[in-house]
Amino acid sequence: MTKTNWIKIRRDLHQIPELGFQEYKTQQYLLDYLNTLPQEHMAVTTWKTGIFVYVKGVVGEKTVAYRADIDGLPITEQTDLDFISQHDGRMHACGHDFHMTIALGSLTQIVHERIEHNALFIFQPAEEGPGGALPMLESDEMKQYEIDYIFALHVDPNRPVGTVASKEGLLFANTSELFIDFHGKGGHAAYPHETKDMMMAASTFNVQLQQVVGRMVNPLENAVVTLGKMEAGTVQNIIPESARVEGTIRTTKAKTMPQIKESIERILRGIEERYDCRTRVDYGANYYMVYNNGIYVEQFKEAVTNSSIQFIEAEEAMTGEDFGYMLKELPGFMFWLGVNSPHGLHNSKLNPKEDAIEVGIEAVTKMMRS
Ligand SMILES: CC(=O)N[C@@H](CCC[C@H](N)C(=O)O)C(=O)O
Repeated sequence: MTKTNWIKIRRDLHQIPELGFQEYKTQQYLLDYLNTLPQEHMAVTTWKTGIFVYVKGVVGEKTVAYRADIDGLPITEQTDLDFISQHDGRMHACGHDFHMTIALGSLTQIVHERIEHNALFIFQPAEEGPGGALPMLESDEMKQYEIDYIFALHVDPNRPVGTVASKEGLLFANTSELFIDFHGKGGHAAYPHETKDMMMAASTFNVQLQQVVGRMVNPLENAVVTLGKMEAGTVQNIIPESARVEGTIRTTKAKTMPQIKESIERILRGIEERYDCRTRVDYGANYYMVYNNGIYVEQFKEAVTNSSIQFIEAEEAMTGEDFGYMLKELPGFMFWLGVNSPHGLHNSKLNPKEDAIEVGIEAVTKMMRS
């Protein structure tokens, strides 16, 4: 297959981003492509909107798994690409269109070439939320495979094309989503003293929240708390009776997470007292950290040595990935693939360099063969 075909596939997938567990068109597109491959040594199983593709190896003593996530984000794309997202308010702004294309590319090569090991390609839904890795891992469909090691990649807009980066140990943080509702007495804008103003309650919470990391977490333990959405009110002259904030918590140590949650709840108790209101907190999806096994990082480094791919030692990042759950159960690792975009992950203008697709296919296939 030529380079142009992979770019076409990536562009097709880029146009149909879907949210977690709603990846119906994406799954069908992947299944249609898989149907074009020789089926002789291949077994395809679906799980919800995900897919397992098993390719029998020539020797078949080991099974090596590669996981690609398939969901998009609730973002309105703001690029001027002629293959811009066709789904309103949805975008592949985290590179999962690349992840899927690279998986198809490596899978195609392996189906034709036949390698020593059995290969399992996992197309996983809902990485951005609510989390597909854990239920997939616990599924009967996944349990039928005896996986020796597993790996995955993530595009990195900050690194040049031709590079891959990883490290032993912690690569990505523990994460927890954060959703808080505030309810109190609303009323006329001209009579604030007769209301409790949930806009003020939510704003005060946001300001106090920023002290959690600065003053309640051990400075030697890294953490981030970010609110990415705040909603309150209807018109300019009504004091709202409800408000909602949505955010995320990130920690490099698992034990810091419950400490932060406790601090948040303490702040909320203070807000309830101060604004005579009720609050309700929901931690949504929680992801376990991505912790790489050094043996496989080393094996990957060796696999790409003497090729045009440059291996770079990575630093820890506060991004999250539910692939962490797979690495908690199975040995393996994750790596960054340089895609060189001036706009970063989760940005409406993200535009990764498509040359990186070939690099990704080569890197994944080399690791599959090693
Ligand atoms: C690589 C990446 O960007 N991953 C996401 C994972 C989302 C986790 C969850 N929905 C949360 O927001 O806590 C990230 O935002 O790091």
